[in-house]
Amino acid sequence: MQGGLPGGMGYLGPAGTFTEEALRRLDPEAAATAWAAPTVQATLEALRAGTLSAALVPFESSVEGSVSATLDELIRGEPLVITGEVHVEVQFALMVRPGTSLADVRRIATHPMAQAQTRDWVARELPAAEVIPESSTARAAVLVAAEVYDAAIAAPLAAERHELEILVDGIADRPGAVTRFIRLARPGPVPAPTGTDLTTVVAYLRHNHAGALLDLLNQFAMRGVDLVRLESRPTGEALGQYCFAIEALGHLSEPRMADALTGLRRVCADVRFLGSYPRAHGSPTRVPEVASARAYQDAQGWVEGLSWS
Ligand SMILES: O=C(O)C(=O)Cc1ccccc1
Repeated sequence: MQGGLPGGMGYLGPAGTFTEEALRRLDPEAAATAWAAPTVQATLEALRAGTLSAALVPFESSVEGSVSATLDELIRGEPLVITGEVHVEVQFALMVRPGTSLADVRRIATHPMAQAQTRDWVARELPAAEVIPESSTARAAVLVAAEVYDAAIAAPLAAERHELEILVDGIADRPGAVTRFIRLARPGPVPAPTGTDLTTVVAYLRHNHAGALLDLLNQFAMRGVDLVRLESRPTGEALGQYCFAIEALGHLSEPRMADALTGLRRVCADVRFLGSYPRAHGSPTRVPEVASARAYQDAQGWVEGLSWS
């Protein structure tokens, strides 16, 4: 496989993507030999096939929301689990082949997430330009170097890697946007709890009835588990059929989380566990006293001490 070691790490490439930048922060050693995959799908296919042991892909942005290519792969494909995350404050630059001026820029290539976050700048500064989506920002840079497009919107790192010149830097409509990247693996041992963990699942409701979503949410609320993200996605089976990606503060090893997931499994037609892993940021999760491991242990001891016939 191009570059990269079989059995190693893969990421959304080519060289110079924001994902590469994220991998350098998460695991600099793995980044040095990692495989730069052409698309998110190709990365996850290689992981599922066993060619890679782990993969890093973009998951969501503070401005654009979910990366549906990644979420849908996790919902619909062979099961994979999240084992870690990293947040990167991204910075977009407009880059060209040396010698191209702003007035020459007609066709700009970039990744849809970067397109969404620079839309106002492009409309204001290059109103006649066409923006073409590519599988990554660095792929767009490669295609500029190959003279397919006039310019790319990508990370400054991509200009360095592909010998382009930065015409304008810092072109994001909202500075300070953060992108979240996730490390994926095939299902296996869950990373040990750290006290600052996140658990991700996908839930499929049993049937649509009044309060079905409330039943689902209640499983977490009544066990003192804080939800930080809820996202509906089409199941792909029929119009109007959705599943829910849920992210909650806490780890599978905590009784309140295990209890919430047990309840969730009871009220849902299916639940896919997508992992418990350390959060990139945030303070240790505060657990209400009534939902603490100690409270669970005491209550369980009490029930076990009751006799019945
Ligand atoms: O295309 C890339 O460079 C990626 O890593 C995906 C992406 C695109 C835009 C913002 C953050 C991540």
